[in-house]
Amino acid sequence: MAILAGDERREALSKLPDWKPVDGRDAIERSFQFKNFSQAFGFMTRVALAAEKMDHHPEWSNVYNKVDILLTSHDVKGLSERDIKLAGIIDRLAGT
Ligand SMILES: C[C@H](O)[C@H](O)[C@H]1CNC2=NC(N)=NC(=O)C2=N1
Repeated sequence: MAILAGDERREALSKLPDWKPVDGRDAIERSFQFKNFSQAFGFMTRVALAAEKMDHHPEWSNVYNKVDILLTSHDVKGLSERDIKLAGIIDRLAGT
């Protein structure tokens, strides 16, 4: 899988308006806030299962009801189709 570039990249990111570029890294990130820890961790559990299924994993952190997620492809050292796919799955799992 190669790094996403050019029109393909712009097209893909246009469908992920809540994901923002990351300073200093070829990556995208999004923050989520839930009602409580239980909701946040349930979301993380569902994302973890989806990530494991596609063998593509987020860089993420959780503080109580907040989850911050960064997506990049370590093997190609940049943003790839896998990150776009996982971002779409994450948005659906978050109900957004
Ligand atoms: C061995 C395993 O398949 C690889 O390390 C996978 C695991 N999950 C991954 N996740 C991400 N974000 N990038 C990778 O390159 C990657 N590689």
